[in-house]
Amino acid sequence: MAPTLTLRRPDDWHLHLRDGEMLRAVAPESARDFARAIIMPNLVPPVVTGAQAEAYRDRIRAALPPGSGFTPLMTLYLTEDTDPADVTAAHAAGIIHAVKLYPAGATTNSASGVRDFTRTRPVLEAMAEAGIPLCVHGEVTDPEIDIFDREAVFIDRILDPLRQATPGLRVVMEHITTSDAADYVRSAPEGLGATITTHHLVINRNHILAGGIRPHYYCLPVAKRETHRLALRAAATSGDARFFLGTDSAPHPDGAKESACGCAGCFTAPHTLPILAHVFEAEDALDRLEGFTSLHGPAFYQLPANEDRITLTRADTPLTLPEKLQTGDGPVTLFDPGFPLHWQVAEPATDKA
Ligand SMILES: NC(=O)N[C@@H](CC(=O)O)C(=O)O
Ligand SMILES: [Zn+2]
Ligand SMILES: [Zn+2]
Repeated sequence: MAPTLTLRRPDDWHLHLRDGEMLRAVAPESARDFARAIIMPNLVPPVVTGAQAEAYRDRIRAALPPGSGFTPLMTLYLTEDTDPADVTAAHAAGIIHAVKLYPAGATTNSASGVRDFTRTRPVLEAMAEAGIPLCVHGEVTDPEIDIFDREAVFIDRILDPLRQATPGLRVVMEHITTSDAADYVRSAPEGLGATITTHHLVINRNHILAGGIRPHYYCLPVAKRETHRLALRAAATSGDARFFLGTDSAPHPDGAKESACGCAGCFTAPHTLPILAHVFEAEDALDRLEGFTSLHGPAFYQLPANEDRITLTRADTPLTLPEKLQTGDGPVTLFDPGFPLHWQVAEPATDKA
């Protein structure tokens, strides 16, 4: 009998679904294995009001396969002009589940993000009061700071002061890439969690730059040196409920990545679970995969864990995946983990309790 692993259906606590043709192509890729996802609001223009989040949610629902039980959990893009009353009303109405902070210029489509953090105080205070989590892209944008240091500097300069100034605000450090971030999350007894992506458990910065420049491994925050990758693997497989899966699956058409100035983002939604099963097996931690993919995230977001299950099986013959997903905006290359995928999801998502 092939080894199998049954998990509560996973959720993705950090996902880019885009819009239009790209949305139609990638939404089914997440809906196949995941029950819910926190949907990033960095569209062009960004999703900044409750009404825009509701309209975007409806476009996502329309892009799902018939009968899909996938639930998009919407977020708002925090700007210096965000109205606290709109945020709390959208949250109370069940339209949004979090607010996303992008330092202006830190990443893809972040031009409308925050420059002057003092201007966000009223919103952050309203969020703390209402229990609305703040999701943070944790990188400083100061050009003086080396790109490999931007996450660690963000913690000291921005995140820790922001948290001290707003007691009770629940914060998710998104897509952490350093041991500094993992240590910082561990230093907080409550109210602080972190998502870890699929790709940051697999690649370090050599994968991007050694032996040729590989644009499909370029994402933000950029992968760091090997010691940091090992720290992320230790955090993800530790069983510590402060760490949970956010794939940060971030599709860009190949033409936008294979360019003199390529976009940041790795596309991992279609095969995240086979990759994670490989990683957790290699760390002798398959028994902790369910916590990472299916239990710790709902606990942080104060939502019930999914009731239905998925089963992974380990086959001798590796999974064959298309190299690219064809979309109406052009092909999108899937993240190549660099090892054969023996684990695969056995049951298609049919009934979601
Ligand atoms: N992670 C990335 O490299 N890219 C994301 C933006 C983000 O999550 O920072 C994108 O929207 O393409
Ligand atoms: Zn980000
Ligand atoms: Zn992202």
